[in-house]
Amino acid sequence: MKSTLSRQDVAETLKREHAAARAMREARMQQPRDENAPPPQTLDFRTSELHRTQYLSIGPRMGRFLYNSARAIGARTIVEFGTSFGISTLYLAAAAADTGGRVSGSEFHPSKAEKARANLADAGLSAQADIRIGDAMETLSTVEGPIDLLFLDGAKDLYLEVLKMLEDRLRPGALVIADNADHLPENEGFLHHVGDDSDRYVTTLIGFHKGLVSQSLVLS
Ligand SMILES: C[S@@+](CC[C@H](N)C(=O)[O-])C[C@H]1O[C@@H](n2cnc3c(N)ncnc32)[C@H](O)[C@@H]1O
Repeated sequence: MKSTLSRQDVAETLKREHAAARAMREARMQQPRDENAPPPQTLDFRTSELHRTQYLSIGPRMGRFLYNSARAIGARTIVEFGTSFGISTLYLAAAAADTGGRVSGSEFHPSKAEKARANLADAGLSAQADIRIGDAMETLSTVEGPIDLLFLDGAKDLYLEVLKMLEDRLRPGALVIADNADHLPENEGFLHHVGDDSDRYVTTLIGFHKGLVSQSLVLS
């Protein structure tokens, strides 16, 4: 059986969106740097221009890592914190198409969520994803378990809160994957919660060229 990732509508949408994300990032890099500007990960996702307008998306390698992770565990209930224009959602929804599952995505900015929905439609994956608009702490609170895979890619200071909100709905054997783990404090917060002292998670950090990704296996 071929992967849904190789379907023409999915492959073309991903190619187009990765190219658009790359062009936007390159244009941003051309801008003169303000040495006094706060680091992007500290900006407020509700009010910053960066969060409202930019892709800030994963790359193709990370996308395939998400797809493979979801497929490997037969993930049917997939939850995404931080959808943006939906590039990561496309990979997760492609996996859901192959497992008979569904993705609940979340995006604060309505214009981004609309574009994510349009991208899913272009890829023929609308039936595999529902994008909830608003603060994920509210919109994801009603997701029904058991959850098989939780992908964290929204505001970094909310990773732990989102995990705690959904923790009791994660099934044993579920995966929690967090992007930009190198932007998180090492011995506190989210990484401490899923780290070596935890009886509930086994966590590893994986290097991608953009930085570190954390992957936690849920034991119980
Ligand atoms: C790094 S981008 C996500 C990129 C996306 N996962 C991808 O790979 O295409 C983070 C996004 O999360 C959204 N976000 C951050 N905190 C949020 C929250 N509490 N609720 C909903 N969306 C949030 C931001 O508006 C931003 O669009």
